[in-house]
Amino acid sequence: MSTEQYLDDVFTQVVARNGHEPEFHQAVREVLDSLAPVLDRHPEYREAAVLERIVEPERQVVFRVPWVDDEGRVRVNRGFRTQFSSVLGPYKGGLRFHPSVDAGIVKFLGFEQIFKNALTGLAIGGGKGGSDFDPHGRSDAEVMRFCQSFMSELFRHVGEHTDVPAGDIGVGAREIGYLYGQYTRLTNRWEAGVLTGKGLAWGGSLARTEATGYGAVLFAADALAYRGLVLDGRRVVVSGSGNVAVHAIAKAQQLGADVVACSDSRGAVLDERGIDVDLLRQVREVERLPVEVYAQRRGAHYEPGARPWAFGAQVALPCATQNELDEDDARALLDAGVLAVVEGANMPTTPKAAALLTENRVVFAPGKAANAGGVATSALEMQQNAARDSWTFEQTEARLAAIMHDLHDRTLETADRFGAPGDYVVGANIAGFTRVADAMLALGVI
Ligand SMILES: NC(=O)C1=CN([C@@H]2O[C@H](COP(=O)(O)OP(=O)(O)OC[C@H]3O[C@@H](n4cnc5c(N)ncnc54)[C@H](O)[C@@H]3O)[C@@H](O)[C@H]2O)C=CC1
Ligand SMILES: O=C(O)CCC(=O)C(=O)O
Repeated sequence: MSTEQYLDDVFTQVVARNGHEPEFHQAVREVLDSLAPVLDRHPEYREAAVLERIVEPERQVVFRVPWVDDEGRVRVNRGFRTQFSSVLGPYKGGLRFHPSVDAGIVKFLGFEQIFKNALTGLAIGGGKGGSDFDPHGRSDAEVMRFCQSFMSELFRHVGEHTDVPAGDIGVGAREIGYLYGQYTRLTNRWEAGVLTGKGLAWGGSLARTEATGYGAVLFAADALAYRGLVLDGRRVVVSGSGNVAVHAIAKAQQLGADVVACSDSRGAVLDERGIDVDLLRQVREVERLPVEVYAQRRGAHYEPGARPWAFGAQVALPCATQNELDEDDARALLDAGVLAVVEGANMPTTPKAAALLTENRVVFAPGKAANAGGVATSALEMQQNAARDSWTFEQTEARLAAIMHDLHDRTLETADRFGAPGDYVVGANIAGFTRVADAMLALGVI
């Protein structure tokens, strides 16, 4: 069977075994599409059924999460943890609390996480979890009761040497605090390394909050530099206004870019004077209000139901959610002369949009490479916890920058070596895959 037929066969099996999980199919297809040259060069991967094994999670846990709302009503949500691959280290990846979360979403995120974590060069396996619980509009007490119930099951499956969750959409410092509190209560252990993204007073790392957004912008700067371009003075639009978006905006501004847009699930803001990060954080993080309120207070333009891509940009940073930049959005960006699309979110660009951008020679950096700074800094948090140490902001940021530069260069070098110069998708997929595949060969059939 030819390599292409074999890859199609693996994909057909994935679809047959994981029906109704379109995001997982999409994530698998994107990786498989890069792998023909590496399988041709390394027949041992196919002989050891590395691909057939890698698309199957090592373990999936689905559980009931009952909790009581402020009116005394019993609510029931569903919890998930997908432990995908532990050949490089303990399972590592965030928890997402959002009504759209289901087994397929968690599986796509966990699958991406395997290769992303491998790309960091650190000792972390891949996993992801979450719940269809929606924290929006819930009181702190309700969020606490939900998190306590969620951890009352999850604690059996995690641990500093087993599986180390962190935040993602809908899970920030508040939720990690409640989850960690319940973990210490149930286990009677101070085991800070079981979760990352913790508060600074109780085992967190400086620069972890900033790391994903900062890392994505450092990647963008390196990718532009590779083409002889700079970020300084560029018009940038960002989607989202959460953890990743806010810190991407701040770092892009530090590097001299004009960031003029951000958004949330209800609409987009165009602020030609440049996004005021302090105001945005006040509105979104402190008051937990929509971006429309930012626009009102700032006197900026707000478009309900819109995404920011139509505002035009030289650099676009999707930092909200999956499949939020489609073919029409890509066309609008091309018309406006976009130079680079760098993914702060996980799989925010649809396959057709990514293909269109690449055909038009736009720099396209996939999330598994560009947003790896977050999980890499989580691994640095684990290192600090293991040593009962805490590093300065500058020390941690310098490690993050070194990891991102190295990741950027290795991705490019791999793409080059496999006949796809400048293609970050091919480079990231092959470099991530080969590190995991080599470990799988060494560890035997497990
Ligand atoms: N927090 C982290 O360290 C990392 C996060 N990511 C990814 O980055 C993205 C954003 O995550 P965070 O900033 O942590 O979450 P967050 O909860 O802090 O912010 C999410 C943002 O996305 C917006 N959003 C959510 N669903 C949307 C929709 N359907 N349409 C438009 N906007 C929507 C929200 O309004 C919010 O502004 C996600 O794709 C996540 O998987 C990737 C790597 C690490
Ligand atoms: O910091 C972590 O462990 C997870 C970050 C994450 O969820 C991601 O990289 O998508």
